[in-house]
Amino acid sequence: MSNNQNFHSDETGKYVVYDNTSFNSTERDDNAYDLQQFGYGKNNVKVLYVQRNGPVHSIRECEVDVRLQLTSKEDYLSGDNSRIIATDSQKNTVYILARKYGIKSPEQFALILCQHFINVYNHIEKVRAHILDYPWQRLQAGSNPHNHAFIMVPSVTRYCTVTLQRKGVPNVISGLKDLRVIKTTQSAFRGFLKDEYRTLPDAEDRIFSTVVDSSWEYSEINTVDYDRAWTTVKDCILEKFAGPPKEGIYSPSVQNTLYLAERLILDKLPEVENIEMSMPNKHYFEVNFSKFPKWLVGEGPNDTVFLPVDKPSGFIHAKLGRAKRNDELVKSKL
Ligand SMILES: O=c1[nH]c(=O)c2[nH]c(=O)[nH]c2[nH]1
Repeated sequence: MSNNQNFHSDETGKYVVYDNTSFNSTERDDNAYDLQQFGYGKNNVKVLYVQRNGPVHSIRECEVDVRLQLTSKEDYLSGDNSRIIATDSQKNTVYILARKYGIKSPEQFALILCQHFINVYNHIEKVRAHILDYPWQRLQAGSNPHNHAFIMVPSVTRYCTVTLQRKGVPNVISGLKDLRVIKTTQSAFRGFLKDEYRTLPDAEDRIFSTVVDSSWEYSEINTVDYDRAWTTVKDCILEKFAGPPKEGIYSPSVQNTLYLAERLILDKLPEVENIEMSMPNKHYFEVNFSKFPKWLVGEGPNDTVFLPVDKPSGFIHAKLGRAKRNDELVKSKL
């Protein structure tokens, strides 16, 4: 049966699924099983959008993952394909919507995609669009921004995930990952639990290096400047990690630095409801030169040569939300 027989387009442009009663499912005993999670889509749909304002061009290159969950499970249970929106069609949808609406930000484009699928197909229950943003930056020619040339600056990766359930409101999560940083002082770790398992000495002054992954959820999505919010989050993390350029900022532990960064972000961005962050502790240990003769290794200080030990690494994670105010608590108890 061809697609044309299964679907027709009504005057609003909506596609409606024909009833497919001829499909035989009597041989199955589906009651013995419970399909608990299902969904399908296209991953890594790469798209470059070029916006041309006369001679000044802007670009956005993205990788889009689309995931659909239909209202029925028949495609899985009986092999009835009549409702399947082919992953190839989903890929085409990404290109068509990029052409029609442009890609202003990953979040806005993900919202457009999700709304499109829910509006056009009555038999979709839930859509998720995950978008990775390529870190292109406008090339600077001396102090002049170039009209149409860009350079990739992959110091951090931006992503977002938008989920929309039929009859629901979109859930927008933005994120950054692969933000690798290191500092060579203003970090200590001392006073931690002492027992028979402990061998690590107190560190008064150590190297602190991590690869930050953070994602945050918006409580309000219509008036958000997503680009500004993303840059604010990145700047807050770097501010609490590095501090001012001359003196830096003291970190008593990764846990505390992570928490302070999350707090600053909630203070600066009222539209963010909660923020999650992980900071793996990438260890650098001093090389022990004590077994070598002095004439061989010299008299220099010991804290100049370190051994990077990427595995195992500590893993520090926390999610910070907003506490309910007293009056809200009273209201919720009534
Ligand atoms: O900042 C740290 N937090 C820890 O929990 C921990 N554990 C450890 O061995 N080193 C560190 N450093």
